[in-house]
Amino acid sequence: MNPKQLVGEKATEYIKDGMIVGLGTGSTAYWAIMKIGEMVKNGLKITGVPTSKATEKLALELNIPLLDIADVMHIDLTIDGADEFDAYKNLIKGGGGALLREKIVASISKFYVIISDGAKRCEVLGDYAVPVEVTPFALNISIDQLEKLGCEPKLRLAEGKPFVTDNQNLIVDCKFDKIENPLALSEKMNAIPGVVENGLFVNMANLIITEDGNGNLVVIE
Ligand SMILES: O=C[C@H](O)[C@H](O)[C@H](O)COP(=O)(O)O
Repeated sequence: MNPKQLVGEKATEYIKDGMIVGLGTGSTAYWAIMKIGEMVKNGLKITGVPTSKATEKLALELNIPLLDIADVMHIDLTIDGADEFDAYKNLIKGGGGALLREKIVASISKFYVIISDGAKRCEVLGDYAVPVEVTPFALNISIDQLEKLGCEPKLRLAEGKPFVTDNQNLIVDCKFDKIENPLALSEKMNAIPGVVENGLFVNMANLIITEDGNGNLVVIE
């Protein structure tokens, strides 16, 4: 079994009948959602809350009943991927541009499970550029201010044009060296007018389900 499928399917074991379940975005969350679709087909009663339009589309194809994020105040369990994580469950997310909805969903989740192949594990965050969602109006100001925090900011492009998020914003990928204090950096980035949210997820994950590269699951609690 491929590592993403292994961790994705394992996470679905935490789902119980009647739960409201946050559905993450990306190629790892895909496997959890596929499994949830199968479980729903076999009688599981849950309601999903998608973290992106892409996930919403997939969940609808699988007949998973959905609630709009605007109508939810509380989520029992969310399963989502990550782009980088450390032993303290600090994360970088947003490689697929879904970080804003993902962070909102995570913030109201009672239990937040991250699924990731072992290759994304690091000692200290920073190999992956931190995605930052910015309002188009303040793009240049945001880039300038982000650079002053010590990173190399780059506007994300897709097919030669600025990548536009589900919320009609833009993404600036900020490459730092080692991020020794992700909480402080996250606060500094979000204090910049024009920054909507950043991809550092600190003190949010309850559990990381990963693997050792040889097909064995590893759980970080
Ligand atoms: O915006 C995208 C999300 O944060 C994803 O969960 C993250 O990029 C990991 O995606 P993948 O599982 O495809 O590596």
